[in-house]
Amino acid sequence: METIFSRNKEEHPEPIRAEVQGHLPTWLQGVLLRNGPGMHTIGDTKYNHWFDGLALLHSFTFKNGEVYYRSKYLRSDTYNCNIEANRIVVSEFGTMAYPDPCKNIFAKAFSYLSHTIPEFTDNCLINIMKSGDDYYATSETNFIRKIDPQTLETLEKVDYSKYVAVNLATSHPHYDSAGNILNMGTSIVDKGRTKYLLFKIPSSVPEKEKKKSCFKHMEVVCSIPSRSLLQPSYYHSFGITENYIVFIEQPFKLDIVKLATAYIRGVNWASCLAFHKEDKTWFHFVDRKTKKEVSTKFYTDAMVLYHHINAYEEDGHVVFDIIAYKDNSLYDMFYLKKLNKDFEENNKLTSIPTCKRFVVPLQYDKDAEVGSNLVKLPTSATAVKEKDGSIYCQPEILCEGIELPRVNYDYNGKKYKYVYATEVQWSPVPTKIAKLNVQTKEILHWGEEHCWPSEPIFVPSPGAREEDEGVVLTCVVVSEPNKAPFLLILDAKTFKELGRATVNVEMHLDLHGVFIPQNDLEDETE
Ligand SMILES: CC1=C(/C=C/C(C)=C/C=C/C(C)=C/C=C/C=C(C)/C=C/C=C(C)/C=C/C2=C(C)CCCC2(C)C)C(C)(C)CCC1
Ligand SMILES: [Fe+2]
Repeated sequence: METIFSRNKEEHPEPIRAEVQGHLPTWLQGVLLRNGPGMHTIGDTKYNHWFDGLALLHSFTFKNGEVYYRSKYLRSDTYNCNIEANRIVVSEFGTMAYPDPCKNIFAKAFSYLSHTIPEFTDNCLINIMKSGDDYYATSETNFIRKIDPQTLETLEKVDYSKYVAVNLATSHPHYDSAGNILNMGTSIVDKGRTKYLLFKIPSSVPEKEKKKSCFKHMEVVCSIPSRSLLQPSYYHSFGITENYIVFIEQPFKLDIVKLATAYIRGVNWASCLAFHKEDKTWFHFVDRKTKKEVSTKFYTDAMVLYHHINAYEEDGHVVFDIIAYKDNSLYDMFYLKKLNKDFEENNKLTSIPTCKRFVVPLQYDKDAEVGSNLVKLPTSATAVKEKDGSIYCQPEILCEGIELPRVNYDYNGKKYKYVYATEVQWSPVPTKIAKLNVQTKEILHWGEEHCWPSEPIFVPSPGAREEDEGVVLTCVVVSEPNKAPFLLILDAKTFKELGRATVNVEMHLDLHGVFIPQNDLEDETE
């Protein structure tokens, strides 16, 4: 049986006026733009994994008290090739396609090591990135696709690897105060080395080079060598503070030899990713000014993480919050064969997402005794000096059962209080959204029966003085047949409903998105 996850969704490219109930703040003007998989069956072929589905963009436009919905499939080369062939012809992470008439996939699988044919999928289904006045749909390959945030039209394809030597890049970049993008990517066996690169995409180009794109000015800020040439870690995001980049090298690793032979062995790329529970998780801190890595070795036990929440510095420590797991059951849970009609009972995580705070003393007393805890902040997180000079860190648990975290981005890299996230227990069903105060551990919730809310996005009100002054937006898919989905608008402070905008369409479950204030859209049309 087709479930909410696997049913193909129709696109609605023309704006549909939503039915608004309640009172939306008059200042809330702009577009909420989100991305996620919308099509999992093409002709007689089916993707194996939910994260493989073709990218479906959707948006809610707030204009003078009214709300308009639209959705449109990203017209990636992957989409076009698949639709034309009426079957899946381009491989995704969880689905290997045979053969690929768009490109000889044999050549692909073998030559990515030498960067000659990096033609991987451009089905950018995970997130939306802002670059200057432009917006891009992103995934984790070297390709991103420019989109029009108002019409959802697909524009040009950008290949990161033309500008910096990366094979993979995260879909969770950071932005500095000038709007420049900071992102990380992995460079696999390039000139005999495998490394993690931090790269910068400037938000604008010098006046005399106006015709050139920002990507031509992309630069590598620094690199962190991978502990292993043929087994780099997988990572989905990273953290930044005012002075440091926080990168976690987890024992959830890609096996390059297995990847290179996956096609001939008839397996998907995901099977080349493995969790090594006997290994350690290494923390890396790179000074943003000197571009040098802090030389002390900091580590914790084996874990799997996808999302960093936030990070900041306090009294010589770096504090960072993440959502971590004890194993890699999250990826496995989203195989479509497991998302069948009984999935709520039969498809369980074996490790619950846990919000953990690590407190790492970058400036500590070098004469401290072996075995002593070097953390000087009031927290139960510890960092213990070992005989060999390395430091073993253990976290403070902030809460359990939240994922898809977001913060007020004005507080990114700074000491902060609030995380907004979806609540999940052991199954792939988001039952509620939550606002967690990381300082007091108090939680506010919003939930309604049969409602599956998406990643909540915080939008500050104009001139906001407090961290939680604004609204929280979440798309709510209703699991009961014949009930329409809606966009929910909550007061961020109280977590009480301000209003909802209902649209009578079948909405897809999505992953991530952005809110674009009206002013930024106007800049664009100028
Ligand atoms: C280029 C290249 C390649 C390829 C790659 C690819 C193709 C990738 C893709 C990737 C991807 C594509 C990824 C994705 C990811 C995602 C994620 C990581 C997500 C997460 C999520 C979550 C966390 C969830 C949540 C939720 C929901 C959504 C609902 C329900 C509830 C919950 C909350 C659970 C290879 C390696 C071969 C080699 C080298 C080069
Ligand atoms: Fe993500």
